[in-house]
Amino acid sequence: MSEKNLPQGVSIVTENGLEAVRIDTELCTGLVYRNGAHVAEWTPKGSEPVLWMSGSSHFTDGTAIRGGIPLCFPWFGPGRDGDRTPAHGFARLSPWNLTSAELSPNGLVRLVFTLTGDDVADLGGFPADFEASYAVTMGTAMQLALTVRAGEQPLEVEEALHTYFAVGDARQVRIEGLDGADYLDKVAGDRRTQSGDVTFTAETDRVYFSEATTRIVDEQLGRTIVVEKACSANTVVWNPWVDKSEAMADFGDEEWTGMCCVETVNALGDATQLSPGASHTMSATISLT
Ligand SMILES: O=P(O)(O)OC[C@H]1O[C@@H](O)[C@H](O)[C@@H](O)[C@@H]1O
Repeated sequence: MSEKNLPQGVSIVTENGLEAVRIDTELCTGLVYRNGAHVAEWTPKGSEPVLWMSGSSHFTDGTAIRGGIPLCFPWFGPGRDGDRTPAHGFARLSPWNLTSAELSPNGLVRLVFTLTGDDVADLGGFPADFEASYAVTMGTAMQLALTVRAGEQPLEVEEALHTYFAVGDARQVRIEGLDGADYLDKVAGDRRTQSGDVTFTAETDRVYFSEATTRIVDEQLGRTIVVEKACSANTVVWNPWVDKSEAMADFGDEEWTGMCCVETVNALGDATQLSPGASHTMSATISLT
């Protein structure tokens, strides 16, 4: 898209050496990198940033950005069978195309990014004739909608809006909405059932089998982040804690206290099955109360 077609409040910028779309309206500020269609910032006016970004992130085309919202597709982590690379799929490493940018009369900015097989350097065996489109709508709330359409072959798709939230202290927040949900505990390597709210007391890496709305209650920052989902069968909750943070090159050793991931996901046995020509949309709406 050329600069002259952009609505007021939307501009193409270079940020950390990468091409990005900056949003600055009466309702919010935001930033989306073209690499991975990666939402790195969404801050409603008068609020603290909702998304967390690592001070140690890499910013290189074709490399994952640490923080914000990596878009994981067409597999999650190493995939259902545990043997796929790159981790979390090629979408977060690929150059998405900005195909539409609109400002609505009520002040919402809606950006649409698209990705096809032609944009991907290494498909890792995934069929090339898919089409993915990602609509990011920012105002006082943010809506994210990932649509995938199959070409001539059936597709199996895992997908995640791998959202890193900024919190006052991960050890003090609680996540409501998952009480009673079954989950895969990837740290312990077994299946469990959630009892009460989720809190962080150690490395946490869980795939919840739940479509429910979650609420991150953060008394230190005096706010609650609400994540409402549609067509997402899983919520992944992740905090790397001490040792894993130290082991990651693009994650500061002490940064884990200021973040937690609550991710909108379809993965493992809940991977989306698409017949030829069919499409599917998974979405999340994030707001503050
Ligand atoms: O380091 P990456 O590839 O961005 O992944 C970060 C984490 O992402 C989470 O979603 C996974 O459940 C974790 O297992 C993983 O460690």
